[in-house]
Amino acid sequence: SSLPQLPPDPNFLPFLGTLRWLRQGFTGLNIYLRSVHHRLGPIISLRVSSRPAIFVANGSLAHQALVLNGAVFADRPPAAPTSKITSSNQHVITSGIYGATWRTLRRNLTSEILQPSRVRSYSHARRWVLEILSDRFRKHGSEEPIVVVDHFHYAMFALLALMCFGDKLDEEQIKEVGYVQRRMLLNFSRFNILNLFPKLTKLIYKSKWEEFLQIRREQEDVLLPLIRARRKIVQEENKDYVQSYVDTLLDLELPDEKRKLNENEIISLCSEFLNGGTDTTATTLQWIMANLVKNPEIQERLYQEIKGVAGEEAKEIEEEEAHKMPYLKAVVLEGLRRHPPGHMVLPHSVTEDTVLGGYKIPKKGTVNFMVAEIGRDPAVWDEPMAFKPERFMGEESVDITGSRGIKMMPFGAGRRICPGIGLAMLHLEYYVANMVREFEWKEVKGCEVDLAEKVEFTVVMKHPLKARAVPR
Ligand code: HEM
Repeated sequence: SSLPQLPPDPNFLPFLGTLRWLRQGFTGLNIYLRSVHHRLGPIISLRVSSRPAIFVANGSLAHQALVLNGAVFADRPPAAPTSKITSSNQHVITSGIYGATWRTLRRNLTSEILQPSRVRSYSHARRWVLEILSDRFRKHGSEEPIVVVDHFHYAMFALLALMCFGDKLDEEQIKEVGYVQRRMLLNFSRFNILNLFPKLTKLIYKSKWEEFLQIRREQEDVLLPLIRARRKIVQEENKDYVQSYVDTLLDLELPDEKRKLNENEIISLCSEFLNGGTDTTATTLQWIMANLVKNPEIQERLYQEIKGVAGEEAKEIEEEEAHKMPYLKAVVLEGLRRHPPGHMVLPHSVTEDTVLGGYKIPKKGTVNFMVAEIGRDPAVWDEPMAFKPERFMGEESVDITGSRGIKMMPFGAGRRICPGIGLAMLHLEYYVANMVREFEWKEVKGCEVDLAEKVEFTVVMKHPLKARAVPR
């Protein structure tokens, strides 16, 4: 028998395909890939550079790769030139090579910051941010349309910034951190061109390179003083404070290099923490609220559940109460299925040549898993494009970590699964519940909800939701 071949490639002349989607940008790439999958099946490859890029659009194949053959698929490709700088040479979790350094950094985040009792110690921050949100919405009055996503961005930045730098930040500092982080994020795809034939583009796009480095420097200027201030607090006060992410990084030792992290690496890790949990969650909140505005009967059923659990007079839904609300959970899951903020997980790479779905996956290949396609697969989901939380109300619950099988994977699956999954679910449930408890969200005449998508950093609403918040 012959050795397995690479997955089918739609392009007779591979380079032409690459040029086509470079011209169309990320939105174009998504549409192009979807059409290729329809023609050639759930696993395809594109020759982009010397490394073939493989795309997997099927939950069962994703499960075989990421869960059943997890160790082999847990690596990341080498960082492109711009990410080399933002990741301090892959000394962060998201782009870390599968090995001891990545494991140390990831374990530090999950066991020091994202474990349940530490997450509980930040509940005052969530309540504070909820008050800020409600104040802002109430100030608008029930007639004036609110562009909700701007407020969600601020709210999520505030939460993550407090967890990152400690709970003594004020609103001005939070705004400043939000500004430098968002500037990097929104320019991310513009700078991508610098990663194509880097030696050449560094010359041709000299000013773009300088602009990129300038944005990184501004980020350093804002984050470094916060990191140094924290070092002082840890050294001086020693007990009377809630531990922050930066605190855990100050003492951490890299296992291979046997040294502590330098300041540049700490900046990259903080930046990763802030970005990982803000844009993703704010985007998802917006999609969920859009569907609640578009479907008042779903919003009403949710409100009835909230009232039933918390009581008519409750002023705030406590975090623990959210666990007693199965319909709330179903609404959030349906939001993540129908509108995953990332249409693909971060690129994976394999540690050795391997086989998937009968095709060869070469060691230097990049493997991309198509989250949106998987969650909208008509062979798995009935009416996949409809927003129906009821589908999650049956006896058989969907396992969102995918360990027993993958029907949707908004957080990825396997060894690289999003470590923030618990925190993200908490934020989504807590804010959706409280916003629906306090206000009835209504469509604005002339600005009807439009579910069209646009690729920004995440996949966002092309026409951001504008809605009225009528106090209940
Ligand atoms: C709705 C919210 C979120 C979604 C949909 C989401 C989704 C994802 C996805 C798809 C991945 C890539 C998985 C892979 O490559 O296989 C990922 C990785 C990651 N996420 Fe999240 N995420 C969310 C919130 C968060 C939060 C709140 C944090 C941190 C506080 C976080 C931190 C990370 C980190 C550090 C990684 C890299 C993991 C690794 O490479 O080992 N995310 N996330």
